[in-house]
Amino acid sequence: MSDFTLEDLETIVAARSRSGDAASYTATLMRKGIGHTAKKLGEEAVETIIAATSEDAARLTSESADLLYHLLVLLHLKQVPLSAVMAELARRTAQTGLEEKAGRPKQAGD
Ligand SMILES: N=c1c2ncn([C@@H]3O[C@H](COP(=O)(O)OP(=O)(O)OP(=O)(O)O)[C@@H](O)[C@H]3O)c2ncn1[C@@H]1O[C@H](COP(=O)(O)O)[C@@H](O)[C@H]1O
Repeated sequence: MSDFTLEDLETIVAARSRSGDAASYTATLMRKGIGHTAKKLGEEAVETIIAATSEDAARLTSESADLLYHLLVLLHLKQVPLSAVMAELARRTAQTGLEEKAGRPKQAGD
């Protein structure tokens, strides 16, 4: 079992995004911006769904890793620290998922 954490990956993403290294995929996403990275995140989400519904556990593991990496890059681009997301998840542990949903502000389309 690895002790590598999402916080470790967030640190790598921050360093590689600053590197400007032509060989860095992270730096490429930074250059292409929020719209492109958000689209990639959506593609990885779809690939994760396909893996979950019609492929094996190894594919689901791989696609989930792609999904989490792209989410961290998008959060970095939007200057939202992973700690803010973790704090939100921690806040939600005080209630059930359905209670949390009932307390959300109404969104268009709800
Ligand atoms: N965890 C990841 C990671 N997961 C997925 N990917 C990349 O995400 C891409 C997703 O796959 P696709 O098939 O959609 O990619 P693609 O076809 O090359 O992309 P497009 O041309 O369609 O944009 C691949 O290029 C993967 O290599 C990642 N790239 C980087 N990391 C981490 O970030 C670190 C720094 O990477 P660089 O910034 O590349 O140095 C690495 O050491 C890793 O720790």
